[in-house]
Amino acid sequence: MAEKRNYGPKKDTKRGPKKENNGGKKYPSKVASKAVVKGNSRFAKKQEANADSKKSRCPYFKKCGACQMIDTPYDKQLRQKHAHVQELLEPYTRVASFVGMEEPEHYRCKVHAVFTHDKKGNPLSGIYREGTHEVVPIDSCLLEDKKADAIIASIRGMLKSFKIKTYDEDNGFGLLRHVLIRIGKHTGEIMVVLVTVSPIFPSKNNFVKALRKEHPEITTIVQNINDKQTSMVLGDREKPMYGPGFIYDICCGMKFKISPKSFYQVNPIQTEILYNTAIEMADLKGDEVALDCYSGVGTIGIIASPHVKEVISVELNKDAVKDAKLNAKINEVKNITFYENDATRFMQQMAESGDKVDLVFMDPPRSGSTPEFIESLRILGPKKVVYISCSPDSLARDLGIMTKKGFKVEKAVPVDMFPFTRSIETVCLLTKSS
Ligand SMILES: C[S@@+](CC[C@H](N)C(=O)[O-])C[C@H]1O[C@@H](n2cnc3c(N)ncnc32)[C@H](O)[C@@H]1O
Repeated sequence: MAEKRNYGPKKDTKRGPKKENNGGKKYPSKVASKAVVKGNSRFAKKQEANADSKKSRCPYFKKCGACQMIDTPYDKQLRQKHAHVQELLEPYTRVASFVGMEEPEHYRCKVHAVFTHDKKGNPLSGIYREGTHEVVPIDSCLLEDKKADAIIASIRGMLKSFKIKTYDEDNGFGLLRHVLIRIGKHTGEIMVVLVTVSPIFPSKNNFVKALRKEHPEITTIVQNINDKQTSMVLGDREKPMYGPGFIYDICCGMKFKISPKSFYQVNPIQTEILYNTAIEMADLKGDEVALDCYSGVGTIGIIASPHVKEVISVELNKDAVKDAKLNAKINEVKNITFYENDATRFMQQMAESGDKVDLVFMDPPRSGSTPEFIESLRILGPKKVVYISCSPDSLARDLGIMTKKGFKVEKAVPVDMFPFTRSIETVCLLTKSS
């Protein structure tokens, strides 16, 4: 491992990172330009108008509402999304063509089903109707991995014979709340997470045996206990019921551990394209010190590590950092160091210490980064920044701030990580003149 720097004691990292987290709300409203707001609502309205006008090929479309573009031909989806991101990034750069998928259905390797029941007590599973707690029962989804849907259907079918009741949000009775499936596309490993209200799981061993008999491809089953009145799917406690309690997957030739709570991109085919695009954009020479901010389970830093001198990674989620350290070990990566910290605080500490880096990868959550992070970025003075964004609105807002601080947007490449939905992932290269 590379030499560890002292960016504040660990307990510091726990003190109030939430205040600095989620920069979205902290931005002065004038930073989000009118063009951003207008462009977004026009795009959404167009999708809603399309949706109302005809019968959908998805039987759940009207109730579910998650795939706003399910009935739009794929090439048209890409053109419409391109036009949208181009409109938002117009002041900064010309956006390259969208990198789409050859087979855009059933790409989701992370599938979540809410469990409930009908008036007669028959188990149902599906997804929440957008913005509500009403469950739309779903048997199979055009976006989800088919094997994951089949496992969820089997679990639903087994509940009555095992006398397992689904949880009732209104009266608090019942056991099973959610099922989460994660699939390692390249390893074939499958993790089933059963989210229950109580730690007691009746006939646990027989349930596991019966499920594995129907799906011998399952490599691990985990019970997660969530007894809180919360919209969060997973609780804090976990008990492996079968297997190691995690899976591995391979991405860009590196092996990654995926635990129930780790962030790992849901579309593995496009993830490889996304990361390769980011690393190619960085045009690495081998002597750089790279900073990987919002690093999750360490994916981008670990994949970039053979191409640079040193990687420093920062991530807020402690489970993800734990997995990231293990991922570096599995892949025998020795030139990377991981920090559990709020990215903004970490950047400020680096800037105050007078440190310099050559390159920054930043892959923030949907809300984007913060003005304080960007100010510290200016002080750190990397020659290049590769910004990976899953929200063109927060990206446009952040680029607005970054260009005012002397960064120039050189390129933007959108990669379609979420076909049939409005979501847009974009990789941008920014440079800074000395
Ligand atoms: C879009 S994900 C990117 C993860 C990783 N780069 C990848 O591609 O798998 C954003 C990550 O930022 C982390 N995160 C959210 N807020 C953060 C903050 N304030 N500081 C550091 N990390 C944060 C999340 O836990 C999540 O792992």
